[in-house]
Amino acid sequence: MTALIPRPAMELAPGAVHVPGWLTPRQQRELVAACRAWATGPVPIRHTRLPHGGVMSVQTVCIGWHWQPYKYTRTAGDVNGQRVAEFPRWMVELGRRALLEAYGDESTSTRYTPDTALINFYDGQARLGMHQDKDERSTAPVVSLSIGDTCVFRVGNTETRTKPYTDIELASGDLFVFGGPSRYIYHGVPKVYEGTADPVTGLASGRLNITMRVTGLTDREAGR
Ligand SMILES: O=C(O)CCC(=O)C(=O)O
Ligand SMILES: [Fe+2]
Repeated sequence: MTALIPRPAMELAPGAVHVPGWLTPRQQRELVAACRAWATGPVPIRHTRLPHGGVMSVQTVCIGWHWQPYKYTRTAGDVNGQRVAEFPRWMVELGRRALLEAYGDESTSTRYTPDTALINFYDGQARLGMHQDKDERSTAPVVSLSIGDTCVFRVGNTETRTKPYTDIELASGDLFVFGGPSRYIYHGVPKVYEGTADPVTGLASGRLNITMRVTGLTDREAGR
């Protein structure tokens, strides 16, 4: 888990910051344990079905709000109809510390209050195509945490899902934040390097990614 070659924190574009090795091994283990519990219910982890019949290769479970293409609801109508697990206070605090680390701005980070997280699990074959995170009504940053196998993370531009883009590697413990002018960048995961995870995280294989977001929704507006 300790990088032999140090990887410095890097701003890839204004507001898009990669902080390698941000999570401690202990935090990674705790996140794996929490995600493993959420994966079992109240809404079990599943391959999300797309409106035109496709199925995502990534498996996803949500907390706080349930995402299904292309909206957020409290209950998982496309899975088992149950209300998703609460977004825990400790994860709000983790999101704030992540934002402070990435941007160094105390007042932005103390106001940051994520209310949903998409928890993605990738086996060695799973991929995520280029997309924007744009189903949130808020423009607040997205905080992304990676655990387990290293992947290629494609950081694109805000205009098209094609070039120009930059491929970076996200390894276990890495933080990536995209906000400000980079909030609506296209991004994706074209490859997972199977078997690169250190089992000390509790994840024997595969890659776990957690993206915290601010939906900007209230129960009343969402109609439930
Ligand atoms: O797995 C990742 O690093 C990115 C996940 C992502 O882009 C998403 O869930 O919207
Ligand atoms: Fe995304």
